[in-house]
Amino acid sequence: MRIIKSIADLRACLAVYRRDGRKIGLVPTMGFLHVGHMELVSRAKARNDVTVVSIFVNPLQFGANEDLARYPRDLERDAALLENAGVDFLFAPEVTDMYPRPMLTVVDVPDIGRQLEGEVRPGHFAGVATVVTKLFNIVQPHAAYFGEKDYQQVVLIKRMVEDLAQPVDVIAVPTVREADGLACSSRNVYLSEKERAAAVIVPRTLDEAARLYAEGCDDPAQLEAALALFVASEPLATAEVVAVRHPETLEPLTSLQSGPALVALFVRIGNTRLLDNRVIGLNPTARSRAR
Ligand SMILES: Nc1ncnc2c1ncn2[C@@H]1O[C@H](COP(=O)(O)OP(=O)(O)OP(=O)(O)O)[C@@H](O)[C@H]1O
Ligand SMILES: CC(C)(CO)[C@@H](O)C(=O)[O-]
Ligand code: BAL
Repeated sequence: MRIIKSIADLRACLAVYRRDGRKIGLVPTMGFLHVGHMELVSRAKARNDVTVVSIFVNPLQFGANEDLARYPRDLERDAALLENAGVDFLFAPEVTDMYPRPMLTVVDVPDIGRQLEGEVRPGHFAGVATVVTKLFNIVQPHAAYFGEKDYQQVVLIKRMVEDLAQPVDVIAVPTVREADGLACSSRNVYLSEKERAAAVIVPRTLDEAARLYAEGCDDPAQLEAALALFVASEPLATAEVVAVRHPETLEPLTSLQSGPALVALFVRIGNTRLLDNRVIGLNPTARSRAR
């Protein structure tokens, strides 16, 4: 595996493969890798001739009072994991390599990026769309792999790629979880032992959503209220977003009878924000039998 910091070097390396008609897969990350990231890597490896993983903690997507400075980093360990997994290129630029001058150009998908997590993190998704576009321009991958844990991010990137005719297949990969159901996440490392135990409220709330739906709950507002109460049953948890939305447009729903619905959660445990989601209503027949 080659570790590359400069945009020009990476372009020069990849040009050879592109000329030979090889398929290039990209896995964009912020590093401090866990099994969720490695699942994206193995999907990329299975479907492409060359795999590029990027590790870049992108300042553009962090608000002024967020955790940019203390975001966990361990490039040496990450590089060893990726080398072991058979990755071809690790692109790990410095901020000055990615942004040698202040960025005057912004890519934004406001109708998708200003709701849900975007309400709690203003500007976050413009930072994501901008850096992902820049990574796509640098790597020019045939396919790029993103986790469904960040469901809104996947919806936004798919729409950006469609709107701007970016020639990349966006592949969504199901969420990888710990044994108790908590979604693997780099930020889990912030949790104290007590907070880690409390964090199980997040996947349990998604189970509760599925249960209430199966029992016949048809009203999205009622479901949101019940789930917010469920989160509040854990004293260390504060629900910042509990939303039931259309799984493709993220628009609010008036009924759960019209098709599948996304349940999106953004929950704070102490000072740590955890994100999770589930699409419910994929099997409405089972539900009508239960009613
Ligand atoms: N548990 C997971 N299962 C599948 N994909 C994941 C998982 N966690 C993260 N990813 C995906 O890995 C990619 C890189 O994510 P990132 O480096 O931000 O990791 P993260 O664990 O989501 O970090 P954070 O804790 O900061 O949210 C994203 O596409 C993200 O959706
Ligand atoms: C896609 C991404 C690498 C862009 O910085 C980031 O938002 C992430 O890790 O999900
Ligand atoms: N996984 C999303 C990146 C972020 O929280 O900034």
